[in-house]
Amino acid sequence: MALAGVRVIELAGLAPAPFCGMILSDFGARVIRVDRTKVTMAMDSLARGKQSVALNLKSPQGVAVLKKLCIQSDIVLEPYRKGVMEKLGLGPEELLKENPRLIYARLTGYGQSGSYAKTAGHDINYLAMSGLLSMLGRSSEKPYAPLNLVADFAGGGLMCALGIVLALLERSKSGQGQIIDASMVEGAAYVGSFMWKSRSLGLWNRPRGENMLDSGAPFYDTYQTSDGKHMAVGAIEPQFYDQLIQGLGLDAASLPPQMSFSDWPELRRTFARVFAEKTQAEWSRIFDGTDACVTPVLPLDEARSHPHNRERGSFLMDAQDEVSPRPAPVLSRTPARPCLSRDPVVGEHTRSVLEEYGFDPAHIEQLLSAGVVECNKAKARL
Ligand SMILES: C[C@H](CCC[C@H](C)C(=O)SCCNC(=O)CCNC(=O)[C@H](O)C(C)(C)COP(=O)(O)OP(=O)(O)OC[C@H]1O[C@@H](n2cnc3c(N)ncnc32)[C@H](O)[C@@H]1OP(=O)(O)O)[C@H]1CC[C@H]2[C@@H]3[C@H](O)C[C@@H]4C[C@H](O)CC[C@]4(C)[C@H]3C[C@H](O)[C@]12C
Repeated sequence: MALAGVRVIELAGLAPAPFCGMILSDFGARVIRVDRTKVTMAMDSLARGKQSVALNLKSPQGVAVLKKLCIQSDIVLEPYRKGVMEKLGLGPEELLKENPRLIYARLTGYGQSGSYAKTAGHDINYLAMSGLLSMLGRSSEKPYAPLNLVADFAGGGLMCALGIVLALLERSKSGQGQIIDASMVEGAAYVGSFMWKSRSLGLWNRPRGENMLDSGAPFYDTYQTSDGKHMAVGAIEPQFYDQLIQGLGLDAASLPPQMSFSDWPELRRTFARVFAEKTQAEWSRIFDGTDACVTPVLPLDEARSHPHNRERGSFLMDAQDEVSPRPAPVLSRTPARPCLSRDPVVGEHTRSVLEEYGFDPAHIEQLLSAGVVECNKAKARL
């Protein structure tokens, strides 16, 4: 796999850093998640392929253990508020001094500088600060955050993984590590580059929800079907729009022109009325195999079982019978081989990892009895 041999220390976080760690793990990196001690339940649902070490960083010995793990690794991924790692004596300066090849990835909301750097926040705040949230939502409604996809995952975890891979590539030439300042505000804004750079084309001149790609256009929207489900319509180009009209059984000559903004409300009413006449399955049969750019809006389970996704094996099932997307993209020679066994229990690999990183058995026993580290076993499933 592409990242085979790369060792990652991931400090346990909420959502973006776990996703970043899972991407690295899916593509072959060895990811050790450092959890707190005395945790009753793991919060990380993105733990595929990771190992867990439970370590109390509120003790100087715990800090020393983490330092030893970090300086023998390729990557440290930390998701804390600015200054937390420095306060522990584990800032990038200290660690890079001991391991100049280390890639030190800092995944935060607001980045390592600026007046918001130490402020708490979540996806919706970062999305708001990126400018993008102001563009998301239906006409005459308030801005609407699309789950926590854009800042946490696209602009956060994924962008940080890109930074790490770029730093690894650069290190293969220079032999040097570096610090990655991954701000979710900036990552989200960067994901939104098209919105910024296409403003001159007039694509976003109208109020929110009234533009071509923000559900303003009747040919780029969803419609309810007679069974209460929905179809997604993305028929932008004229040749595809013609196929949409044909599939809907409408007479093009009696409709207003596709790009007549003032006629969009009327056209939307017409499409809505027609879509409401048939079930989702009926519309799918009509549009399947055409270029009308009309697809069913699938719930997660149906997405998994849709013939196209089944044919490609787009989803996988793990040993816990949990279904999730397979890693993307698919590399022809060195594809990801995601781990299918169960997720780690917090502290499950403490002993084996410490042994591997050069701690002798007596030292491990001492750390255990002092409560600095914790070893836990998976409970048998009844
Ligand atoms: C799924 C839910 C998560 C939703 C994601 C949400 C929408 C997001 O947007 S995530 C993005 C959040 N932002 C960032 O990550 C930006 C960078 N980070 C930060 O800004 C901050 O870390 C922070 C704001 C996110 C949190 O601030 P906080 O003050 O808490 O922490 P920090 O200042 O960073 O400092 C960390 C301190 O911790 C110390 N530390 C660290 N490691 C250790 C260690 N090993 N040992 C000892 N101490 C340690 C460190 O030293 C710092 O200490 P100091 O402060 O003294 O310096 C989920 C959200 C809630 C979840 C549910 C909930 O938890 C209850 C259940 C729990 C159960 O286990 C599982 C089920 C739950 C229902 C759970 C379910 C989900 O996971 C949630 C709903």
